[in-house]
Formats: sequence, structure tokens, C-alpha cells
Amino acid sequence: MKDIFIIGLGLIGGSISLAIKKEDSFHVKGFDLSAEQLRMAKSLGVIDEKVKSIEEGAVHADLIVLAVPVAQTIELIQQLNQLDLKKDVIITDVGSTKQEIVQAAAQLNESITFIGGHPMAGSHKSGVEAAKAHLFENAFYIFTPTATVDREQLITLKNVLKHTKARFLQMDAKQHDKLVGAVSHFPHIIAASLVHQLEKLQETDPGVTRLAAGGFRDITRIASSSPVMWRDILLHNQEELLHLFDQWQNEMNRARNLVQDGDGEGLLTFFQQARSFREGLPQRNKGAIPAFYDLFVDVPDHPGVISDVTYILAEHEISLTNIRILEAREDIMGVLRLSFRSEMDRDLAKKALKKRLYETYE
Ligand SMILES: NC(=O)c1ccc[n+]([C@@H]2O[C@H](COP(=O)([O-])OP(=O)(O)OC[C@H]3O[C@@H](n4cnc5c(N)ncnc54)[C@H](O)[C@@H]3O)[C@@H](O)[C@H]2O)c1
Ligand SMILES: O=C(O)C(=O)C[C@]1(C(=O)O)C=C[C@@H](O)C=C1
Repeated sequence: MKDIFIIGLGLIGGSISLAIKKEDSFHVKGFDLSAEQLRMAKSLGVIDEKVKSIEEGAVHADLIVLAVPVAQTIELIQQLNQLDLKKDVIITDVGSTKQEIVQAAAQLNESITFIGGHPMAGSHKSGVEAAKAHLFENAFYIFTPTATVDREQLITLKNVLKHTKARFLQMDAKQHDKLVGAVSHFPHIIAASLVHQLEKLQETDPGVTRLAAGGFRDITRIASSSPVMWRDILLHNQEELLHLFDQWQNEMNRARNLVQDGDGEGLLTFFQQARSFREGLPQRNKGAIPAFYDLFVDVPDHPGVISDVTYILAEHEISLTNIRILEAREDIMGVLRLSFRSEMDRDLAKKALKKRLYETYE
């Protein structure tokens, strides 16, 4: 496995390329419909080589990765089927839905192996500038091979993608769309709907958006994701989403009744059950709840304090993944939330800040 061709060099295609390109034995060629993305992918060192057309990259490839929106994935499968590809070539995709894609791939010529894939990590950001080599580290990477896929070919694919450091899982495409519909697709609809609701309220109460604080921002972050990508995902997972709409309507009616009846006990149970289930979700991987290695630091509200904290971390060569001021009011101690990539970084930061008399807690 030497020649790898990635079609679509956005967030996901770019991140896969960065993760596998570190291996000297792979040569990664890339193509993107957008000339600007393609140019940037090469100049940022995301790919080894850019090609001018799908045919140019595909005919010599041992592995072809389709990293475009799911509707485009189906068109590309049909397009690739018209080309004279290498014998034993493997085609995989990264689409967020699997059933329609796997069905489309069933039409491919017999000499082509198609293995559906879905790395379960991402971002609301799009484009090659957002790509990161470590995006999939510890995340689940789901494969949906059909019964006709040769075991050796699946191993070959995993041997390339193991450099993403993701954790591999296998299931059939229908089960994939059911589960991912619940943990990913439907929540994106809810996030966008909450934003629509606020937009309507703003028409009569223009000041309301200034009050939208941490809670609203946390739950609606994913409403900033690519509209084209999410349109296509929803169109591919219609059946599962319709079930989820029914369940959601029941859930909202249940909550509505508790509020209408002034049922304090019922509301307490409603929130207690949700909290305890959420807290039991896996935290140490990039599953439903991402890994947080957060450290909170009490800081006096005076100019220069943030640069002092970041300077101390830089002195100890500790990298931050995020920094956020949680509270900063006049004359009141504020709180900085520092996020780290690992527990080790957090512990080092804790020690370094303590030495400079900063109060920290996890
Ligand atoms: N964003 C996420 O969080 C996430 C996570 C896992 C999987 N996915 C899946 O990954 C795929 C890509 O998503 P992304 O977030 O990288 O999107 P993106 O918008 O960052 O990148 C997609 C790229 O594909 C290019 N493209 C579109 N049609 C093309 C075509 N026919 N030929 C060549 N290039 C084409 C676009 O120009 C763009 O650069 C989607 O199928 C999505 O469902 C996304
Ligand atoms: O973190 C985010 O912003 C994401 O939305 C990532 C997310 C998800 O829903 O969890 C989005 C789409 C995917 O197919 C996989 C992961």
C-alpha cells in the first residue's frame, strides 16, 4: 500500500492525510473541486502532491478515500466505476451516513473493494485550514464492510488508518445510521432549531441575543456546522430521523406536562436521571462526551493576568487546547478555564501555576 488518493481536502480529508502522511511509506495525492482548497492543501503540507483531475489521481491509487459531502460521495462512486482502476484497489469513504453509500457501492465492478468508514470526530469548522493530524486520536472509527469484503482487504485498510490513532469498530450500515442518527444527526437538528427559536424571539425582543450566555452557546455550537453537509446527511437518514422526531415530540410533551402540572418531584427526577446518565457516559475518549482535561484558575480581574498565566505555561512548554474566561466582573475574582490535551499536561500546569501562587482546581 503506497499510493493513497484523497478526494475532498476539507476538515476530514485533510485530517486523515495529515495523520497518515507522517508514514514515509505512503505517498498521498489529493484532489478537491475547489482550486483554492487544493492549492492550500499543498502549500500547508497536508498532501504530498496535488492532481488536476480525479482520473489522474485514481488510476494509480492503491487506496482511494472519499472525503466529500455524502451526496457527492455517491456521485464519485459512480464516476470511479467508469475508470480503469488498479486491480485490488480499495475505496473507502468518511461519510456521516452509511446505508445509501454502501448501497451505491454495491454497483461497483467486482475488482474494486469498497469499505464504508466513518471517523466519529469532527468539528463545526470546515475546510483544510481546520484539519489536524490528531483529530481522530482516541475517537471511534466505524467500518461497515458488507459480507463480500475480503478480510485481508479490511486489514490492509486498517493498517493505513491506524495512524489516525482512532479506535476501530465494526457494524452494519443500518445499525450505524440508527445509532449515529441518535447521537449526532438529531442533535444537530435540535441545535439549529434552538437558534431559530431565538431568532424569532429577537424580532419582538431585540436585546435577547445579548443575554445568550454559556449554556446557549454550548448547546448550539454545532449549529455553526456546514449547512450543505448537514442537508445531505439528513436527506440520507430520513427513516431513522422520522422515528427520532416522534420520540422527541413525546419527550417534549412529557417535559411540558411536568411544567404545566407544577410537578416539582417529577422535574427533579427528570433532571436527576439525565444528569446521572450523562455523567456515566465515556469521558476518556472522543466519544459522545469529549475528553476534557480542564483546569480552573482563580484570577484577579486586572490587565495582564491572562498573559501571565499563558507565559507560565509557555515557560514549561505546556500546550493549551483552549482557554476561556468564565467570569470577569469588576472587582471580582474571575475564573479561567484552561483545557489540555492530556492529564499529564494538566498536572504539570497545576504544579507550575501553584508555584506562582495561583489557586487552581479541577
Ligand atoms: N465535519 C465533521 O465533523 C465530520 C465528521 C465525520 C465525518 N464527516 C463527513 O466527512 C465528509 C467531509 O466533511 P468535511 O467536514 O471534511 O467537509 P469540508 O467542507 O471541510 O470538506 C469537504 C471538501 O470536499 C470538497 N468537494 C465537494 N465535492 C467534491 C467533489 N465532487 N470532488 C472533489 N472535492 C469535492 C469541497 O470543496 C471541500 O473542500 C462528509 O461526508 C461528512 O459527512 C464530517
Ligand atoms: O464536534 C462536532 O462539531 C461534531 O459535530 C462532530 C460530529 C458529531 O456529531 O459528533 C459530526 C458529524 C460526524 O459525522 C461525526 C462527528
